[in-house]
Amino acid sequence: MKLVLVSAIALIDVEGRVLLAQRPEGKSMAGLWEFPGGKLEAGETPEAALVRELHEELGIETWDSCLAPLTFASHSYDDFHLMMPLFACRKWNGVPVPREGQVLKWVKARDLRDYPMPPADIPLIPILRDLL
Ligand SMILES: Nc1nc2c([nH]c(=O)n2[C@@H]2O[C@H](COP(=O)(O)OP(=O)(O)OP(=O)(O)O)[C@@H](O)[C@H]2O)c(=O)[nH]1
Repeated sequence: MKLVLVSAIALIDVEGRVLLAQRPEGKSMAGLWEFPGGKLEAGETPEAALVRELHEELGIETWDSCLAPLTFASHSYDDFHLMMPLFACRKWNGVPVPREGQVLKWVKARDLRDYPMPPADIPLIPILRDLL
């Protein structure tokens, strides 16, 4: 099966909340809540992809040195296998704004299970709850 590499971020604010983005109508898995991020472009590192995506999707600036490896998702969808490293980030410049039609929400760790997420993300929730 095709292996797809996606880099994702748990942005954590001073109150220990995590930023989730709701997938817009018209996309696969519309309405589900996910971690910001996306597919790597050719030649990109996972860290560089996140720095780029955070700027494109949320209008914030961060740096490789502010991205800490946290865990990963490995999940088979019908048409591809997703391999998704999840980084944690507590330091960035700017205020996240939805630049691509997403709805953004800062969510407390204990409330994460109230936000329906893609199946690949489900095993990540207890890891975040332990971290926060
Ligand atoms: N950013 C992100 N993607 C996720 C998460 N969980 C998960 O299964 N994915 C999947 O990883 C892929 C990310 O692709 P992308 O962000 O670059 O592009 P996209 O949503 O437009 O992709 P698509 O429309 O081709 O599905 C999607 O298939 C998405 O469903 C997550 O928490 N964050």
